[in-house]
Amino acid sequence: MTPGRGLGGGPGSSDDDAIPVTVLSGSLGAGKTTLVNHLLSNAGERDIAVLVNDVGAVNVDYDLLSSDDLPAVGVAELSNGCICCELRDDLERAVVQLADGKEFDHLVVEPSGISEPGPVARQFINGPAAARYRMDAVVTVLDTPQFLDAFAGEGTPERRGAPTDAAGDETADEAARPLSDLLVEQVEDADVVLLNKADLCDEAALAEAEDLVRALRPGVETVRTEHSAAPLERVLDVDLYEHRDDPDGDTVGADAGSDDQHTHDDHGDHDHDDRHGHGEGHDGHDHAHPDEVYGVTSFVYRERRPFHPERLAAVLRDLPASVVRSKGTLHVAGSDQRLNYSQAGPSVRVEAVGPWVDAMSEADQELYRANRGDGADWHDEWGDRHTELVVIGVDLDETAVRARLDDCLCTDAELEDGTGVDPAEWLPERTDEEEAAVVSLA
Ligand SMILES: Nc1nc2c(ncn2[C@@H]2O[C@H](COP(=O)(O)OP(=O)(O)OP(=O)(O)O)[C@@H](O)[C@H]2O)c(=O)[nH]1
Repeated sequence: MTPGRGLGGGPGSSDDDAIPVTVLSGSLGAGKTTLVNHLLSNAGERDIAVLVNDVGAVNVDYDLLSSDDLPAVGVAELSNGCICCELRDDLERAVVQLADGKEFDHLVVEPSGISEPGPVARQFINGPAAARYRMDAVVTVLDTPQFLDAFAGEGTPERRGAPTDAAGDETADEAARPLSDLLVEQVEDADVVLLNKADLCDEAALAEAEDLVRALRPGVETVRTEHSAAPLERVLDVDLYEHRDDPDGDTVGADAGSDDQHTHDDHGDHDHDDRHGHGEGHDGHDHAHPDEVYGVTSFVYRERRPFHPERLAAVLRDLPASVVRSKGTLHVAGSDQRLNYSQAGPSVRVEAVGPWVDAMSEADQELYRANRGDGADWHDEWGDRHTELVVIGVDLDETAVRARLDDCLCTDAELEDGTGVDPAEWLPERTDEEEAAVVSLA
């Protein structure tokens, strides 16, 4: 059993000054960053610090969260790895540094969508971070329609596991596991589950999703949300992590509670290898990382040349199913707007978030630079205009996806003569400075 705060004698902090930690969880594109934005925008008296960990080499979530409009007291980023595995030491360092550097009263950790939340949470129970922090809750954000697609009609959702051969043994391709296994895991490890994207579900679907969630995690708190807009008191300072009932009915620390269910070892670490059939436990650091286990890969697409609006819209509406998630910044011909792009499964959103600096008047550019410093990445021809996309998928054909995006770039002739297309036909225009404009492409 892993002792947590208040369980007597454990390494977890018992200091009332310990900073509560909310570990978020949820599939790629479920709405975690939307939740962090919501928490920051409605923080009131709370001073919230955020730690973000993204899948790709570029931390899009960090960029979104570092916006000057959001009152995060501190934002730290860890990219291109998994904070439950290879970036574990980095996480410890980052959270201790955060605690040293700033005054804040709550830490929200947003691991990547392919992280298992249990091992991340346990780093605040064991290890150096435990002296400064205490786990408040694991909050899992569900893309409810996706969750229903994966499990509706099943009694209790189950892990499907690695492919097996005729004899029922795991095949050589044991590393490949369906992402639905991770969904099960993320619900099982949750203290609070947000049934997000409720706007895309009817009442019966939401009720079914609640039943499925409770089958996986009896007694878990559930909250139906649209755009992750949960009441803050249901998510922060809930102190649910340590008062989870274990399957035998004893009220004990969450780690102890889930030991029985999840084959945790004596150190409270989540032995996700055993579950995945990969041998070594988590503490050994030599387990398979979630990206390997679930066959998830990613790449970053960078370009200065603008996209042709119509060709790009056609490609984004028809991405191959292997692209699970893509997001980032788009530079589209004919628009002076910096466009945030976000695709999760079948849904594609483009949001205008304000003009490129390059599109501003000289005077505004100077003012902008005086306030925010010189843009480090200024291009002679394109200024700050650029495309930077993270593309995440399973069995992803990077070359093919890159080629499709390349085909959308404007030709020299189109740059010279214009595209002949009114971008307003599909691009959002931001008219009100306060409000971002959004279009859904699919
Ligand atoms: N229709 C609908 N869209 C939503 C809702 N919540 C979030 N979205 C959209 O879903 C997309 C993904 O949301 P994010 O908050 O970036 O998801 P995430 O979980 O942080 O994604 P990763 O960090 O990549 O795993 C964005 O385009 C959101 O605007 C919702 O309740 N309804």
